[in-house]
Amino acid sequence: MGNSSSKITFFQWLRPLIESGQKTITIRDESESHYEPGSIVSVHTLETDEKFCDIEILSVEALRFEDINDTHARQELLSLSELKALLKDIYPGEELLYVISYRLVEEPR
Ligand SMILES: CC(=O)Nc1ccn([C@H]2C[C@H](O)[C@@H](CO)O2)c(=O)n1
Repeated sequence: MGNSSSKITFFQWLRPLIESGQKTITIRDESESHYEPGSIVSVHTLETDEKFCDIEILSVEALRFEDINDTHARQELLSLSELKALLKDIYPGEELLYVISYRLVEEPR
């Protein structure tokens, strides 16, 4: 717990929303359900592998695709239809996903 040995990637276009602390969840498949609550994870862009911040994992919970709702969409800063379309595109046919809640770790000034 609490180490920074793990890493997560996000699409480059999401970077401003994550490093400003506005986006507070991500929904992933089982291959990314291993993050431990309390751990600090290094955040990189998927496209260039550039590190741009750290996050603290708050929780990882199973979520059926059919149970994705407006609260998830709000936390993702997307509309519900945009979020569902995006997830269908990334994880076609996947019924069971995982919602990873996190908070931005602020850099000391
Ligand atoms: C490899 C991979 O799947 N990478 C992903 C998956 C998801 N995201 C973002 C897109 C949405 O905002 C949420 C919901 O999954 O997470 C991502 O940036 N990279």
